[in-house]
Amino acid sequence: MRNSFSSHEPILNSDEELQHESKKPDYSFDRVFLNRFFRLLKVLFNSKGLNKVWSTSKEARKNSIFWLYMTFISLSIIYQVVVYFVGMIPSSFYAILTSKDVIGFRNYMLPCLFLVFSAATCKSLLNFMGGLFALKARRLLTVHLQDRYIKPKSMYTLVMNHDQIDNPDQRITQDIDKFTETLRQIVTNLIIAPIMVVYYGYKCWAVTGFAGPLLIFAYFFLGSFVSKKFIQPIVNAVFFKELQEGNFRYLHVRLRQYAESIAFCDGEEEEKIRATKSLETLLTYQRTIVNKELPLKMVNESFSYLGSILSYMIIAIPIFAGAFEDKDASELSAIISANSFVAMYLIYLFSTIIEESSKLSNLAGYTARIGELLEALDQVDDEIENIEIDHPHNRDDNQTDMIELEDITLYSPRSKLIVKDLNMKINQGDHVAIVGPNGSGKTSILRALACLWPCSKGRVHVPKIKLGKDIVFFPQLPYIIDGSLREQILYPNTTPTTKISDEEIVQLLEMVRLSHLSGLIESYDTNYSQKWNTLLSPGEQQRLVFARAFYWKPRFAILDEATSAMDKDTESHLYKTLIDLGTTVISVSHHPNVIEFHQKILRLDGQGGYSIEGEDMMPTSLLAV
Ligand SMILES: Nc1ncnc2c1ncn2[C@@H]1O[C@H](COP(=O)(O)OP(=O)(O)OP(=O)(O)O)[C@@H](O)[C@H]1O
Repeated sequence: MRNSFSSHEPILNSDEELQHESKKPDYSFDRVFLNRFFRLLKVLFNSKGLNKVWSTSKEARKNSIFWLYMTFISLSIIYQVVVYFVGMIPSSFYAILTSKDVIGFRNYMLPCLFLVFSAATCKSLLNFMGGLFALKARRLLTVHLQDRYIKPKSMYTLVMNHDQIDNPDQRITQDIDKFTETLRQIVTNLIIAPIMVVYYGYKCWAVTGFAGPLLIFAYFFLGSFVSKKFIQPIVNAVFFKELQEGNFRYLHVRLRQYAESIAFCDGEEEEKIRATKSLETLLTYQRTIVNKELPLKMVNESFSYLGSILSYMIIAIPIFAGAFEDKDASELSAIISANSFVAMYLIYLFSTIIEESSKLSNLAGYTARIGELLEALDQVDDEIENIEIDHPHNRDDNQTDMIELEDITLYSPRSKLIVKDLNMKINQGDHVAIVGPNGSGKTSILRALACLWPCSKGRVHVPKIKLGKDIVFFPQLPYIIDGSLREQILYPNTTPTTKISDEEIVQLLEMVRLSHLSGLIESYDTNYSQKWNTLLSPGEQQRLVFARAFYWKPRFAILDEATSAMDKDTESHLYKTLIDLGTTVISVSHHPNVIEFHQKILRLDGQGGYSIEGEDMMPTSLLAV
């Protein structure tokens, strides 16, 4: 069987990486970024298609970030007002001190302390609200992507057929987190700054006329233009760095997963070389980002420092033009202090916007990764919908007791012919073995039965599946969930109310010859998470999956070499028990011991041809085993 590892990019060394680079798509700060970004914002502000984003209903407050965002923005505005008054404190002190006004000084202390305390409180609250904002944004985006990814057939189709989407898991678990964190850092500045720019621009104009704001605007546009040139290449590097992060992490997950196999093969040295190579590739991208951020930082810092000189140039205009001729020295110093604060703050706001650009490059990189996954999921939805229209699987209640393959022709996704014009009826009690050489397409026939692969011709009639209980699939590698023994047996438990008593568990463990498991675990409800792999051998894991089937008593069981790791005696015992429970089995196997439980044999030749043996034999349920 093929596994999902194929969807991951090969690990390249740095030279190969650079050659590879020219073929990669280009990610930058462009229209595609804006479209993807607005799509993500739509999820945040209107995640469940609410009629009005500003709705105050409980549901709207839960599924939209609108009100949290409004509170955040209101607080930011209050903070800016407080900052303005705090900024005016020095100029008031100049006036009081130069006029030696003791009473005025004493009276001014209290409002001064109040302002400072208010500024500190607002800033801390803003930080807190920012944390809440990032948290909620992460939840909304992750839930949205998970809902679209973890649903019937989507995950399988994306992982198997969309090789261009590397590490979807990393995009959901990490890239969203980084996206929301970066968004939180820039959101206040980018939203508040334009409002403040208008206000401080007006204030500046009142003192200096048009010259002041004009100079500052020209300075801002020059700064933005220059820094945009430096952002562009960073967006791309961020995207590919994240890709390599995913590959590196995946390599380590595999090391943990296959620790025993690697130890048996003495493969540690080889694995170390591969891990180091992957790390080197990742660090090459990280280094590229660090390198490219240097000139960007230099531009931004230069614009920040130049800003303070510019603020004095601006206030110099009315002074040299003789606008304050009638003022004495103390009045003039207060005016200079107040107005240079206004000009400086205006420049600071613009510099902040320019500085945020380095974060914008990260944001654009994460946006590309999340947006690309969403687009691939759109494509997957279309593919699934088209498959259902073009190649419908009949799941009608009239066909209750029969699976039928009606004149089907099946190809693999890489267009390899699996079987041509296959006709076969599987009635209740017709146990069918599918045999053939490796790669002949035995598992692929099961994929067609599970509706994972469409047939290019013909129809598959499958009895309507009720809560995953009428047909049970047993893969060769048993799927052991991250949960307790009770949950293992109930899986896939589509109704949370389904219960299983301790007595039933004991009975099922006896049936699958795993009674000793009760002594190994603390309780049937203890979550052993990843430890199941060390608690149970592969053969025991396969037996545990049979316990599920014995609990659900399905009408059909489809087994893909599901007893390959079991001893012969247990294998026979489990097959006999399953058949005695009234389940019809369809098995892929190479073992004569298994094949003898089946009435019909579907033999594939690997070239698209097939034969069916034993069509007229007695149902095997009647054979004594
Ligand atoms: N996801 C996939 N994408 C493209 N081709 C695939 C995919 N999965 C399987 N194939 C191809 O389909 C063919 C049949 O594969 P399948 O797994 O059905 O063989 P099999 O008879 O079950 O093999 P084995 O006995 O080794 O388990 C193989 O040539 C394989 O390369």
